[in-house]
Amino acid sequence: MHASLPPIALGAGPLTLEDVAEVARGRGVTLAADPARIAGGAAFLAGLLARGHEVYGVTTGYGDSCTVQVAPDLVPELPLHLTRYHGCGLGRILDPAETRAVLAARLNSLALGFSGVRWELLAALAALLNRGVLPRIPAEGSVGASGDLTPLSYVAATLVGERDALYDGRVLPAAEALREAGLAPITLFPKEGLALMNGTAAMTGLACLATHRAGYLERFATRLTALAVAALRGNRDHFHPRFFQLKPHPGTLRAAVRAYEDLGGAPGTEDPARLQDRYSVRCAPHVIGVLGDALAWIRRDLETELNSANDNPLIDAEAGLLFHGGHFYGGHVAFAMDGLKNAVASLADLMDRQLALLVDVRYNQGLPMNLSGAEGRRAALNHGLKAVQIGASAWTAEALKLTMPATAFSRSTECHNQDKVSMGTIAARDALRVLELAEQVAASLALAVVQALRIRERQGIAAAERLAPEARSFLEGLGSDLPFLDEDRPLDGVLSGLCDAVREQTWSLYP
Ligand SMILES: N[C@@H](Cc1ccc(O)cc1)C(=O)O
Repeated sequence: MHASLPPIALGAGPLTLEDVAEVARGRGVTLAADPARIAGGAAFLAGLLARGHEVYGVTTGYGDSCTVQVAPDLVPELPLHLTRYHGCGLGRILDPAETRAVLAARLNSLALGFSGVRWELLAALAALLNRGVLPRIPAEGSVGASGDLTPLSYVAATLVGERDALYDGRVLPAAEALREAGLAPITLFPKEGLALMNGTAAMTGLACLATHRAGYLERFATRLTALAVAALRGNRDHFHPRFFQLKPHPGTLRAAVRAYEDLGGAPGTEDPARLQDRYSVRCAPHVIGVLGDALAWIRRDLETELNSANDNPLIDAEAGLLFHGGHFYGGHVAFAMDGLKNAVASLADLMDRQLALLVDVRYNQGLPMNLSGAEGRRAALNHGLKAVQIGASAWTAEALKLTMPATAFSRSTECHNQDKVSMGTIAARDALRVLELAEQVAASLALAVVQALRIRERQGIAAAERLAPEARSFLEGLGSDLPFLDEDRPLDGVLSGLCDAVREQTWSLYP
């Protein structure tokens, strides 16, 4: 479906997180950079070389080996050495969406025209996306500060027809995948291996996807909070907009207003069981709001990174300048992802606590044990959501365990040339894993609130009537595929279906 939508233009103006998410989902790209400007950059670099200028990584060895001169007749061979000796990545292979996000991030940066690469290289990268030839990129092996050298070497390898690529659902030697897709391998020009690899595209691509997912989870958790309040006979007034104007963090205020409006159903149905609810209910906007507000600065920093020249060396052909420096340093992405994973894990914890209230007869205000719908003699046999709640505790613990900041683990490497590094790629991978776990907790809570509200209906308590029409129709949509849980049954399929629905952002929430 996404492949049939108009392509996203790269190189014309700033790309957004949403653009990257769209490309990740299969949307094509078109190169909207100025061809003359790109050609001018490549020509400027070629001119420097022709005049015998020393350019790092072009006439010298790489990294700490920048003091080693490469003889002019060997210079053309240098890029392939770079791509090949970095072919040492390990770990899981990035999935197709992640790979597409990485490609989009690298292409967008190179299309700015400060890396001195040819149009042909940009076109070859765009063709990988548009024809669906996806490098098989191992997730591990980047310190995130010399660019994502090792992961991105797999992008370069596919372009030159080496290593493996995914094409048409099959893993093929890259040369074969290119051929089947009607593409030819390219020969890298002197700076082009470095330009492809010496940047933050792996962490940035992954971070864009994580942030896009987190934005949806923020809204999903808000809606589930409103449903949990209805099910637990909680207080709508905890979320009163006037009250939140007194402490107006924008993300908190937004979450509170949303939950308040969701609970604006039929008048007279409000029936709070306690004067004040427990913190996982009463302070839900305060927890969700931390993520909501973090998303604003995370977006700012990620989009700046995404639309930056994060390579070394860089050129400004129009001004006739060559710069050597450290723009491959992914510190902003690292800090953003360390922050995101903390805020998302805290959200998982919030949802886990709400679930704990719902299943426990000491706190659920008259709902049955473990929300089992079995009645009479059969109630003794059935255990409802007991195991689901245990699972949610495990997923929450695992998410919380992953919040250790990757940023704090900088270590000197590569003969102390890279003696301070960001670890941003690790942080971005952590963030994605924390999101996966948090989505599992959200799926469990979703199942629980649907079950609880159905039981309330059977009890003759007008809990769902407390919901405003939009929240009510969300509840109906959510429940349409969920069984009523009276007799015990395996729920893994139901939960993974819910996780997929969350990841696909199935419901439109607070447009
Ligand atoms: N990122 C390094 C380049 C580098 C490339 C390859 C390496 O193996 C190591 C370092 C720089 O620009 O200084």
